[in-house]
Amino acid sequence: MSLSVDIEHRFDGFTLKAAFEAPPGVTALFGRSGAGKTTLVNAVAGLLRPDAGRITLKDRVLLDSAAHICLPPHRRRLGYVFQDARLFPHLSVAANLDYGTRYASGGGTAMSRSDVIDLLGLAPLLDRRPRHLSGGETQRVAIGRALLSRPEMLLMDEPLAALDATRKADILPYLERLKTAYNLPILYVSHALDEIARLADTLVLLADGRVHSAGPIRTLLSDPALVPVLGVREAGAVIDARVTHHADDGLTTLRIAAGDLYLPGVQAHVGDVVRVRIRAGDVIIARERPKGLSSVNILPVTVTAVQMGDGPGAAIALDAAGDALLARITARSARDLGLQAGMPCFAVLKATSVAQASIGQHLP
Ligand SMILES: Nc1ncnc2c1ncn2[C@@H]1O[C@H](COP(=O)(O)OP(=O)(O)OP(=O)(O)O)[C@@H](O)[C@H]1O
Repeated sequence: MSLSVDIEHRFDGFTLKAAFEAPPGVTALFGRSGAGKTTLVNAVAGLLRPDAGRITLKDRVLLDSAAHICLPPHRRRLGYVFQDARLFPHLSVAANLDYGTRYASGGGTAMSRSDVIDLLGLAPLLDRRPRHLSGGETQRVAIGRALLSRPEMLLMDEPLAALDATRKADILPYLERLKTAYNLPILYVSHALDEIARLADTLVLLADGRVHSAGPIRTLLSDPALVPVLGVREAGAVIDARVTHHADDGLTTLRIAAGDLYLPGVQAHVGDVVRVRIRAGDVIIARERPKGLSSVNILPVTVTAVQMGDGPGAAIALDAAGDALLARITARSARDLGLQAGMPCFAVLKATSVAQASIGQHLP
C-alpha cells in the first residue's frame, strides 16, 4: 500500500471522517463540491492538521495524532500540484524547475531534470516567464517542478479544473505518460469524471465528508448502484481495447473480448491498448441481435444486475465476455424487455457516441 489515511476533522458545520488506502498507481478522490476532497488532500500534504487520525506513506508515519506526530509539509516527501499552478512569476520556467530540484527531499522518484523536461515537453518553454505561458503549459511546468522535488507521491488537487476542454485534452496525455513511464503513486483530486475515467486505477468516492465507496476504478464505474452518486449523465464503464486497424473512412477498429468496436478519431497506433469510456446513456439494449440498424457496434452481452432508480431510469450492468459495461435505459424499457440477471442480450453502441476525449492510452 502506498498511502493509508484515516482521519477526522471538524469545521463549523462540516465534519470529515474518512479512511482509505491508496495502492500504487493513480488514486482519484472524487466527489461533489464541498464533499471534503481538498480538506483530505491538505491533511495528507500537511497543510492542515486534522483533529485526529493517522496517515502513513509506505512505511513512514506522516501523522499520528495519538503519538503526537505531525510531520511538516517539507518533510513528507510529497509533490503538490494545485489548480492554480503557483509558479514564481518573476522566475523563468527553467528557474522555477530549479526551485523544485533545490528542495528535493530525496528518496522519491529518480527523474533527472532532462527526463522531466522531455516527459512534459518543456524544452521550448525554458526561457519564458509564467505570464507568457498558456494555462496548460503553466500546469506542465508546475507538474515538472513538483516532480523535481523527488517526491514519493504526487498530490494533484484539480490540476486541470482551470483549463478549457482543448487545453485539458492537450495535457491529459502528459499525465498518462507520467503514470506509465514512472511508477510514481498519484493522489488525484477531481470532480470531473472524464479525467478520472482516463487516469485513475483506484477511485475513492467522497460524499458529505465520508468515503461512500472505494475500490478499483473498473469495478466502481460499472456498478449500477453508484450511477446516482456518480451522476446519471456521466456514469459509464471503462474498458481496455486494442487498436487493430485504421480505415480510410476514419473509423478505427478496436478489439475487445466480446468482438470488435468501430470508433471514429482514435489517435493511437495499431497494436496500442487504449482505455475507452462508454457512457451508460450511450448504450442501448436489445433482446435479439438487431438487423438493419445504422449502428455498427453490436456486442453480445449478459445482464448481470438490474438497478431500478427512484425516477424513470434504470441502470443495467452487463458482462461483455469478461468486460463490464453499463447501460442506462428507462425503467419502463427494463420492465418491457423483462431484463434480469443472467439474461443474454445485445448491447448497441453508436460509434460516434464515444468521443475522442474518452479514449486514453492504456494504463497498466
Ligand atoms: N478553513 C475552513 N474553515 C471552515 N470550513 C471549511 C474550511 N475549509 C473547508 N471548509 C468547509 O469544509 C467543506 C469541505 O470543503 P473542501 O474544500 O474540502 O471540499 P471539496 O470537496 O474540495 O470541494 P470543491 O470541489 O468545491 O473544492 C466545505 O463545506 C467547506 O465550506
